[in-house]
Amino acid sequence: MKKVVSPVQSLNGSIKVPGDKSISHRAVMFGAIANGKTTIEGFLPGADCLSTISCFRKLGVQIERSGDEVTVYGNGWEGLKEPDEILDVGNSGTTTRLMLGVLGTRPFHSVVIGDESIGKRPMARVTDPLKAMGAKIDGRGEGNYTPLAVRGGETKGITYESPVASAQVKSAILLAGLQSKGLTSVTEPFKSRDHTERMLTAFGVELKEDNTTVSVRGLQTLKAQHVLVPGDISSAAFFLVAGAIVKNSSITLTNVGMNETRTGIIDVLNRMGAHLQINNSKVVNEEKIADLTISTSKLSSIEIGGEIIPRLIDEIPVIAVLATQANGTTVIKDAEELKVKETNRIDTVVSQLKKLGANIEATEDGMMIHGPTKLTGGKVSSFGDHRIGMAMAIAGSVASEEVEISDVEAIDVSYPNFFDHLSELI
Ligand SMILES: O=C(O)C1=C[C@@H](OP(=O)(O)O)[C@@H](O)[C@H](O)C1
Ligand SMILES: C=C(OP(=O)(O)O)C(=O)O
Repeated sequence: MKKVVSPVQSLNGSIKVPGDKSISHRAVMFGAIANGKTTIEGFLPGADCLSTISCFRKLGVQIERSGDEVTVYGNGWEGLKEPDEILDVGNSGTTTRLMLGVLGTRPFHSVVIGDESIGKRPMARVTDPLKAMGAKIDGRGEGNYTPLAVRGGETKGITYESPVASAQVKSAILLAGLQSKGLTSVTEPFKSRDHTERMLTAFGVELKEDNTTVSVRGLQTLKAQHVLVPGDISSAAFFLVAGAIVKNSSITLTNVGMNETRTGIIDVLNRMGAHLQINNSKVVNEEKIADLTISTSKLSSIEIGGEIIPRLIDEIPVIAVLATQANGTTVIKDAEELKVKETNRIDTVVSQLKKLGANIEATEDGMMIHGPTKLTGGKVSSFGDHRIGMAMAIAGSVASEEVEISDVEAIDVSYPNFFDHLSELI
């Protein structure tokens, strides 16, 4: 499907961004392995989280959904049954990796597949440590790519030093650790998002955190909970950038998750000189939330690298759009992980923004953007990557002419009503 985005005169109004994708996945999965009835409010009905629901239904868990309200009837770890069907994760890396952590300890056979993009994403980062714990996993490239066949079983704890700062790796190992004998601990180079740690604690699990190491003792059970999902800061990011770069604009985003492991985009906006206000801060369900108001800003370039990268990894496509409107050269480095997302996001961001006249170049571990540039119209593609599609739409709103974006249906993965929200602000 194609969509044409026309240049806009201003963007004004208030939006309640959809539920957090990371938290929605975890609420379903943890509810599925917990004992009792877990209720989820503010669930993200995006394609990725629906894949998680569908996989856990195939694993024998009763899950009911009505819009953004979900009820999961968990029967503990033993409630998971050998699936009759293949578990299809669609486009979702989070579903794949976290579910592998669960399947790795279950004494049955299952097969995990996904779409073409998932088939190219590295899974050895979780299958290797899970195999070291005792799970049997095979797949293309010695268990690196889907389709993956899993036979879980008796696993033992592991002390694992992850080469990447990845919440998916950390979460998969911790989930397997919960069902293994002994202690499991994961250390990562920088702290990645900690929703798993927070939500497991809320579900009654005891875990220990020390800097970038998290440890759990095995054979723990989870107690069903009520989960209130905050708005996704990664979705809010598109409108935060839009509000800062479109002239005569002021946008309020309500109920945005402000977990510090996710707020790299806020730090970037502040450092670049954006007019950003944070109001009504509170804590709900172990997670911080706030309302954000952003208005048209004069921006300066910055360097982005190191520990902040995992705190804004999914926002880099739209940060690149932001940087095209900032004065000077913005350097994004230490972001090799972008190469193994839904697309190689260094390539797709650079090639598509170049089509709109951006002065941008790829580097080994990121990109450099020279601004400010008046973006032009043109034809671009999402390449099936939701975040590329939305970043292009925001670029289109400050371009001098129409931008035609192909493959926009990919946006349903994380933000099904994205274009409705954009229209509401015009
Ligand atoms: O755990 C999660 O919910 C996620 C972790 C990140 O991936 P990595 O763990 O691969 O860094 C992020 O890019 C993804 O969108 C969601
Ligand atoms: C990388 C992403 O998600 P996942 O890894 O779950 O596919 C994303 O949402 O940008």
